[in-house]
Amino acid sequence: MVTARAPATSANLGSGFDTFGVALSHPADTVSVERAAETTIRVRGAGADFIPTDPEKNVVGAVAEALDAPAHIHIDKGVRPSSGLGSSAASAAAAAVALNELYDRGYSRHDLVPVAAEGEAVVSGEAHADNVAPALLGGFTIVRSDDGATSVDADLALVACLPEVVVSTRDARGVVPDSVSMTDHVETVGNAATLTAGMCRSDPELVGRGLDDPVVTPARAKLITGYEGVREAALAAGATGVTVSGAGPSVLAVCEPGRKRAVASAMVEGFADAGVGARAYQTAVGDGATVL
Ligand SMILES: Nc1ncnc2c1ncn2[C@@H]1O[C@H](COP(=O)(O)OP(=O)(O)O)[C@@H](O)[C@H]1O
Ligand SMILES: N[C@@H](CCOP(=O)(O)O)C(=O)O
Repeated sequence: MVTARAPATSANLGSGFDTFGVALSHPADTVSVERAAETTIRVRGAGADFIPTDPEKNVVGAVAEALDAPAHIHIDKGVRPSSGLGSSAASAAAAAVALNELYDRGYSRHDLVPVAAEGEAVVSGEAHADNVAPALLGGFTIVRSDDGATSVDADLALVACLPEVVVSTRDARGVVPDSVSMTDHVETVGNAATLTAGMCRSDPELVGRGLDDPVVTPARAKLITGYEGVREAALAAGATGVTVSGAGPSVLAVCEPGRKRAVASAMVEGFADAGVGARAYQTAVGDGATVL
């Protein structure tokens, strides 16, 4: 048996829709695999009751198919599904690493990015790699459709606040505008470049400014009850920037390390003021998938 751990991730980071992502130090999924004639799947942990065990519908089944690596696959969910924290990607990345090891395929983590993205296609309809890239490579990642992923190490404190509501990635992709104005394009490029510089310098002020986004985030914020209040509360508690994590409903804040607890409490209270229960992960930019 081989077991691998892959982290939760926060994709888009405001200005980098379908492009930017960060690995989180926690939470994470673990996936254990044993050789088998045909793939079977068992799931336990966060949201297990809402995750299919049919290999045709679970992301790890698509990964096993892509690697021609049938296995008995046991998923221990640490990342709640439909959370905006890369739940499906965490399973896909952990399965890819574990099956690569089990069958001694010899693929690099970069080689496994498109493999794990095939898993994402099962649940969201598109093989977007902006969650699986940081889940596999760690750090801050930039993906482009034709030349893989670039990873940058960053030392940055983060708070991910997960409300007790569900927003599916597939639904949230449906509210993304089809086009942008030149004004919004120029602002987005400026924000994305600022965020990237901030990640390279591990500078929470620059990253915070780079989270601003005039295009996708406003459309998706409408799907998250209490978002504006939570954002204002986080900024008042010392966050340097706030955005929707992935497709939501989680809300991501960047801050100085010493402000994580205050920002986390403020975000939970912000959701409570809107009548929504929530929990906050005091986390940070983390490493990618590992064999345990
Ligand atoms: N191994 C898996 N882990 C989590 N979700 C999975 C998995 N396999 C399939 N799914 C399905 O994917 C959806 C969750 O994925 P997604 O909406 O992308 O959540 P998140 O925003 O947390 O990534 C759910 O409908 C779930 O049933
Ligand atoms: N770029 C994707 C990212 C989805 O992230 P998830 O954590 O919600 O799965 C999108 O915004 O649709």
